[in-house]
Amino acid sequence: MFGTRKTWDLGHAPCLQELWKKDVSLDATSVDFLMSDGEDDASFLSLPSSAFSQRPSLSANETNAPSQKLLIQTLQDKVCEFEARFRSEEVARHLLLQQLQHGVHDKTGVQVLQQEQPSGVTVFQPGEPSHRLSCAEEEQLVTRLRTQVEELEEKLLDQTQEVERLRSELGATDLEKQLELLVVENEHLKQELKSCRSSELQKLDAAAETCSCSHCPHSQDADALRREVSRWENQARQRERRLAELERELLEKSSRVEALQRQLDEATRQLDEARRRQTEAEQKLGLRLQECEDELARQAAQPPRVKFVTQTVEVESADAQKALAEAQVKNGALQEQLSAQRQLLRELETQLHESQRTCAQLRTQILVYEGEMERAQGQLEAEMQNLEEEKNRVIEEAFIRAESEMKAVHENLAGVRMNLLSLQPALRTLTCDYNCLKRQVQDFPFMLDKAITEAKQEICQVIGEVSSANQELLRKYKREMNLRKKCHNELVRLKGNIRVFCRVRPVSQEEQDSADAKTMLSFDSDDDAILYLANKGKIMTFELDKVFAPQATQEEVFQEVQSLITSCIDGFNVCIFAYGQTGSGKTYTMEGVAEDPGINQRALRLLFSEVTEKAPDWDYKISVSMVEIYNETLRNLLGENPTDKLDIKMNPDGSGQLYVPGLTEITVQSPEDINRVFELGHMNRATACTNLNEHSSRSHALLIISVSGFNVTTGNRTQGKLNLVDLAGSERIGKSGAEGSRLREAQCINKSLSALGDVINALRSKHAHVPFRNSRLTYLLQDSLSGDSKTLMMVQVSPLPANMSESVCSLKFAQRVRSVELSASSSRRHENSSTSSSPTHDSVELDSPPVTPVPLPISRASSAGSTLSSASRTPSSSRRRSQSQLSTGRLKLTA
Ligand SMILES: Nc1ncnc2c1ncn2[C@@H]1O[C@H](COP(=O)(O)OP(=O)(O)OP(=O)(O)O)[C@@H](O)[C@H]1O
Repeated sequence: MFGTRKTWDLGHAPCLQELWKKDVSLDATSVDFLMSDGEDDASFLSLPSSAFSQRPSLSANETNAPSQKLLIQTLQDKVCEFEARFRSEEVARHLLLQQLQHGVHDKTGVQVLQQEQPSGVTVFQPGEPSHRLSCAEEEQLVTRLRTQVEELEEKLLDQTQEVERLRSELGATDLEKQLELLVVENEHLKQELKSCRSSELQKLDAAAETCSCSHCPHSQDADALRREVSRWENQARQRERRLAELERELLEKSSRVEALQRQLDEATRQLDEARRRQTEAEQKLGLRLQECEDELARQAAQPPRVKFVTQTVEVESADAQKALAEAQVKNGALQEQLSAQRQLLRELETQLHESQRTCAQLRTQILVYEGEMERAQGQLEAEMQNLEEEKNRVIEEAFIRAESEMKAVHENLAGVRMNLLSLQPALRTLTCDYNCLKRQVQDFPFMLDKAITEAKQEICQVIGEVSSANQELLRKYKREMNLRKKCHNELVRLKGNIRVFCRVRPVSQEEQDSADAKTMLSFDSDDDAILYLANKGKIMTFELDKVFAPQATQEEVFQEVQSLITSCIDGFNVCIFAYGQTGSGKTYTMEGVAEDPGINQRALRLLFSEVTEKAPDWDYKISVSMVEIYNETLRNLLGENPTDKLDIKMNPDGSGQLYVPGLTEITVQSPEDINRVFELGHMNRATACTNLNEHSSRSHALLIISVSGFNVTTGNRTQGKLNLVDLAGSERIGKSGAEGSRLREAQCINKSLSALGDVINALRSKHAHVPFRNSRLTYLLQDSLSGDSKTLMMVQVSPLPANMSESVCSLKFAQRVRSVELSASSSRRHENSSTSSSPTHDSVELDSPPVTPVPLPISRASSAGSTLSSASRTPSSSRRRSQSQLSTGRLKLTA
């Protein structure tokens, strides 16, 4: 870790080395006091080996500071201990000297002279007063030693100050100076960047204010530039953060370098101190050794003197001998002391060797430390160099980027300025337009109110004009309608109120297969009212109002009769008869089949359609009754009991109208109601007879439709009636040969058809009396046959040669009926209808919608598939058989 650190500038390194040299070359006198006590030198030098051996190298571990502190603490403790011992030894020595002085003065009077050694250490010289140490000398010696100690302390203080001074000098290294310069430079760059950014923002804001119009086409460019500037700002902030991180890292590294520097200084100082103390200890030990050797030499030279004194004393007196003995004892003590001194000397020598060895180790260690310091210094230098290069590179890159970004921003700003300059005229124009529009908007409510008022007036005026025009149009329309109706009435009067159509049924498949399938009828291709009939070698020509060929469809037939049907809405009474022999197709034409309905269903649907169209002005009610006339008996097919007989009576209100008490009238309002009514009628008709087909051929089926209307605008009312009659077969009863009930049926049929012919003949001849009461049929249809009523006789003809005589009879009847003219006016007609005539089949209304075929639930047409030639299976054949048996003669229809 330490090896990776950059070293700092080692300009101060020579100073340190010089300092060390100074410390090492301390004055030798400064350590004299340390050498004054040889016993403690060893202990002083016996520093704990752990203080050195456990001291790690700087490069190996940065935690050497505690070891150095421990070393310093140990050294300080040793110094204190040494001083304490020094003082105690000094006191002990002083006491010993005092004892010696007292002993010499009291017993022998021999003064032990104190000799001052060159080194300042006093030694005893027995027998020589000059060698004895005086108190003054001792005090002088102590004073001198103290002075030396003080001088040493002063020197130590000076050295400490010198070290502090050098350290302060080292504090301002080139690295730190460069760091400071970098920091200053960074601050300068930051301020420049900040000022540039603020100026750009001010310019952009000014540009934005200048181009504040939201509709300005260059506002988008300005926004884009703002976004670009914000992006550059973000990048600049990121680079600032990066620069701050680098600075922080640099500061951390600098602080670590400072810490290392302090550690190095501390280690250097401790090393110097240790070295200095080592040197002092060595010097002291050397001096001590020298003194000990000198003293030993002196003491070795003393015995002869003692012997001489002893001999002298022995001679002189016994006391002297005693003194001599004492001296000898003292001499022994001195000998012991000498041996002890010698022992001490040896120990000192041993300590000296040990100290020298320790000194050598310390020197070696110092050299190692120096090497480590140099290496660490080199590493620090390299690291600092790298850091500096990296910093310069980063700064340079940041500067280049900032320059390029600033350049781009300037270019964008120039573009924005150009845009702003070009936008100025547009902005002025927009401002003018805006002001103009603003004025218009302010004036708009007033203009709007005025326009609304004018529009209302115009609308009222137009509505009035349209209303008056509508009134005029309505008046003209009514006038035209009245004129049209008058024309139609005139036309109907000219053509007659009775129309006669003829429909020839087709030959069935079975009839075609038979031998007499040859048709005897032919048609005029140029005139649809002409029918040719080949009978007994002669061609008979019949002229009717309309002839339907076998291929005519139900729809085509209905198209011809629908105008007659709709006239009942206007208040006319209409009768449509299906006349013809059995099997000629009467039921097919009137009721039809389920998949192709006849006139009955189509008429009701047409009436629904018509009244629906007139619904806004007219309120219509359509009611239906179904009646059967069998053997001159009237039966209600929609009643609860169809076998009940009905009667025809005069209305008690005095109006002269006929009515049928108990006749069921069902109001229908939809095609679904029509289906239900027909279903009910057919069901009742079927339950009243054992053979429906046969029964239907012998009875008249009447569908009576009453249409009453009310004009909600004018209050006018209309009442019309549509009678759709499927007559019984018109065969000649004489030919049928019927008996019993069949004969009675034939007679009734003959009677009713004959009565119908008589009524029509009387109407045509304008007789005063019209025999309506001769049959139930004519009596029931009295209202619908008299007056301005309209009658259509659909004569059904079979094309087969076997039915040719019946066909001739039917066609002759039709041709006579066609010439009947009904009377003109009717007192029953309402006000509007009194001046108009109903449309006929010639005045077909083109806008009348076709009637949608609705299948019949139960229909006589279900027997349509039966063949007329199969006498044993069909009622027609049975009728023909009965006809052949009857000899009452042919049914006379005298028109
Ligand atoms: N125009 C037509 N097209 C196809 N088939 C027809 C046509 N007219 C009549 N028929 C068929 O002829 C047969 C006899 O017709 P229909 O029963 O209607 O005669 P009709 O005169 O009513 O007889 P009846 O007097 O016995 O009731 C039926 O099977 C019917 O389907």
